[in-house]
Amino acid sequence: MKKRLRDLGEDALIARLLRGFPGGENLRVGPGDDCAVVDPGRGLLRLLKTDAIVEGVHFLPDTPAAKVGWKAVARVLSDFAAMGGVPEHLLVTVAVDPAKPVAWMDGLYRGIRKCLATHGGVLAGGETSRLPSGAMISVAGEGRVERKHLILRSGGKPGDLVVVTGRLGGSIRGKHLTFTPRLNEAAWLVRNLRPSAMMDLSDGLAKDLPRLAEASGCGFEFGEVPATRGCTRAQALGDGEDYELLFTVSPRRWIAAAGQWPKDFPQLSIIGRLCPPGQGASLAGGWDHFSP
Ligand SMILES: Nc1ncnc2c1ncn2[C@@H]1O[C@H](COP(=O)(O)OP(=O)(O)O)[C@@H](O)[C@H]1O
Ligand SMILES: Cc1ncc(C[n+]2csc(CCOP(=O)(O)OP(=O)(O)O)c2C)c(N)n1
Ligand SMILES: [Mg+2]
Repeated sequence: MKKRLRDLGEDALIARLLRGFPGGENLRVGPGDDCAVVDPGRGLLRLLKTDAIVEGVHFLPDTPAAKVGWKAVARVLSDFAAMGGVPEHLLVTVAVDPAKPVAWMDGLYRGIRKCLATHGGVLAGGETSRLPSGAMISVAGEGRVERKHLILRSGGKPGDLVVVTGRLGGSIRGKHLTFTPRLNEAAWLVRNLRPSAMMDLSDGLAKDLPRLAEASGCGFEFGEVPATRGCTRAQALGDGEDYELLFTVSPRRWIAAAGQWPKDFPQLSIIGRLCPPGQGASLAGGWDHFSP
């Protein structure tokens, strides 16, 4: 029988697609992290990111269009935050069914404007196409990060604490459309706590914690997870679209700075520890676009 995409799974598919592409001279971080990092040689590092949302997959036909626009942009801003950076310029591509009301597009762009006005970033252009049905919004962006503030998924060390912002699970009840990208929290973290590794949580802790640990060449142990009110532990681990920050930090830095975490930020929770590779726990579940 012909092998289908769903027989492969998302991570294996992407790994297969990426074989045989040489890195560019200035490409410091290629596929595999929340953003690509380009080093222009001096000054600030450049961050590149693209992320898409699709009707029926990330939102529904009756989801208010302004919320769709907010989500499309906020997902990309969340990835800039995960690198310790800030957004600069964004390009928005919309492919949409010509039967959609004009008011739907107006609403979409109201949401896009609101998210950029609230969190920063400038609309620099885009592209528009028809789609046989539904809608797809792709947002690509560039941002910047100071060299000393760049945080990759790969910097964790055995013994580092694993920490998460906010509460996890149940985002389908609404948070997946209205979440705050953790740009302020990330800016504080890179200046004060100096995480060793960081990413944003989009596919669920069950998927994303093993990714961070593997990128860092570590195993992981974990215990209690801060669940959203009314959510089970399984939901907190597997629902996805939390858009919280997952990071690792040395116990020494944690002791020195965690006490100054601003009171108006979402809670910080230690959920585990990195350990040597091949040791510790394993996790299964979370979101996979091509789930086997
Ligand atoms: N079709 C693709 N071609 C090239 N790179 C891809 C493709 N899809 C995903 N990637 C890369 O694989 C990594 C994982 O993608 P994804 O899970 O979408 O990341 P994120 O959760 O940060 O949005 C990213 O670094 C991304 O750049
Ligand atoms: C209609 C609908 N069904 C399901 C979900 C849940 N959902 C959709 S995509 C996704 C995971 C995150 O999306 P992805 O495109 O993998 O984000 P990325 O990892 O690229 O940031 C989840 C939990 C949703 N938000 N809306
Ligand atoms: Mg993505």
